[in-house]
Amino acid sequence: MFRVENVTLKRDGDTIFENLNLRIEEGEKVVLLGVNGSGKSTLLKMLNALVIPDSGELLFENTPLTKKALKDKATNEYFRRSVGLVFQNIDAMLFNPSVYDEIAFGSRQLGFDDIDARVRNYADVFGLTPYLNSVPFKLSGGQKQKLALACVMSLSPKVLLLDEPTSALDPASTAKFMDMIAALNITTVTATHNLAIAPKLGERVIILDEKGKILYDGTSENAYEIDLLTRAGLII
Ligand SMILES: Nc1ncnc2c1ncn2[C@@H]1O[C@H](COP(=O)(O)OP(=O)(O)OP(=O)(O)O)[C@@H](O)[C@H]1O
Repeated sequence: MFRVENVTLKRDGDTIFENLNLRIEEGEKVVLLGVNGSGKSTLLKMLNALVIPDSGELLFENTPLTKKALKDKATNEYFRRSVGLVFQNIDAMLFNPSVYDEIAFGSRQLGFDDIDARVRNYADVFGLTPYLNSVPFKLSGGQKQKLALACVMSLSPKVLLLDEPTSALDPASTAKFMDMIAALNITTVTATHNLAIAPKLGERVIILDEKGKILYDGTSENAYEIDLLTRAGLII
């Protein structure tokens, strides 16, 4: 589904990734771990084609995600419809006058014909029905996170890229969200620091070291060993 081939990415003169190689197959549930600054958010943004590599190749379903390819309307629309990213900084995602409009925004952009049903369904799933007429920026941190998830999930993407999706959720909402992810029959890549929930978010674990190199890529079974997590700087 995704192929990252020999990708090098620099930002402001700093090398974030050097010769990064990675494949993500359809249906995989991937957990992305790494200390602050290891490159998790940047990798998710790259998979969402918001950040384009300086060199190497990034492909989605065999289509190279280059600026040129994404200028093609059909390619861009197909990609945007297929891949959804929930940002770590939720406020950057919310700009509509009401919760209803916020959830409806993407569906309107993509020209879906069942917009109202999508909005009401996902508002219900995330407990946002009472707030449909509220202004998004007045919601609590956790409610904003639920709204961001509702916005992206209402587009029925093939791939969900999630950056710390439960950081503001209360324990019950976190548990409900994890069950939802587990039940979804789509590809997910979830970046988290939360080692308590990580094992439930995916069978495949990728751990980045502090320099953005892949320290571990394998099954969940062997990912949470103390020695490995210590080397990754995730525990002391
Ligand atoms: N817009 C940007 N311009 C320049 N450098 C950036 C930018 N965004 C991130 N970086 C740098 O890229 C590196 C990786 O950052 P990134 O946010 O991807 O890490 P992260 O693993 O998601 O961290 P955290 O766990 O704190 O969210 C850091 O060194 C950061 O300073």
